[in-house]
Amino acid sequence: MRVGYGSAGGGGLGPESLTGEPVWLDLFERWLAEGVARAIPEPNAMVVATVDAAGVPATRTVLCKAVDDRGIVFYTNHDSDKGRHLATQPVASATFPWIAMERQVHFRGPVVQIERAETQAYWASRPRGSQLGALASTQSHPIASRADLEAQARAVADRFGGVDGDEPVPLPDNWGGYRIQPTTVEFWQGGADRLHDRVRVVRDPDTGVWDARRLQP
Ligand SMILES: Cc1cc2nc3c(=O)[nH]c(=O)nc-3n(C[C@H](O)[C@H](O)[C@H](O)COP(=O)(O)O)c2cc1C
Ligand SMILES: Cc1ncc(COP(=O)(O)O)c(C=O)c1O
Repeated sequence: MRVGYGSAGGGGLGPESLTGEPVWLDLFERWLAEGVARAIPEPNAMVVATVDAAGVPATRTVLCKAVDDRGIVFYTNHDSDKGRHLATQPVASATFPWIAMERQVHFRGPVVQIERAETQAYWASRPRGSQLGALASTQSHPIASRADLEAQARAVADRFGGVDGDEPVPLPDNWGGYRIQPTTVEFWQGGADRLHDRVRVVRDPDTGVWDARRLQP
């Protein structure tokens, strides 16, 4: 398995590619929009790393559901492994592995829970099946069998008038959004002979000013 890069029509990535405020936002939104336009699978999927109380990292894929100058948002169960990690170590790294575009973007920074009203608005936009699924699953906790999980799902659906009912499914207390507030964002574009373009932007914690540097590949 050996694939060369630099032929995807990207190119031209350098510190000067980053414009606007905060400097990472415009380019990130442009690359994400390109992923959507090219119909790559799940362009908003990102691999999020958290660390447990002992400092051991864990990764998993989640969907990025909002991006703005404050950072990137995903939704999950607060009692999941990642939720428990974030309760004690509120930091994360997230990678968008846009391999079909020969690109990736990394974010690193502190993590906060988003406003409850924002979670509520997102919850209301989710399909009923996803709402019921969230209620039915005590995420990251063991269960004896698939049959038990399906029984839990049926019991939850019955509580709210059935899968196809119209009784509203309430937002569970243990489900909500997290925002990664980036202090470092790195853009990577594949190049020929492994001479890729990398630009890392770092936010000065005192001044809030972003500094963009080219890194060796
Ligand atoms: C493409 C994809 C998207 C996913 N999106 C989410 C998501 O947005 N939120 C979520 O809680 N889990 C999502 N998952 C499931 C997670 O990867 C993970 O299995 C789950 O959140 C439990 O992780 P944890 O035990 O590390 O907390 C997704 C999985 C895949 C493969
Ligand atoms: C367990 C879980 N929660 C939340 C999500 C986010 O998806 P949705 O678009 O339903 O909010 C996913 C997506 O795969 C998921 O698997």
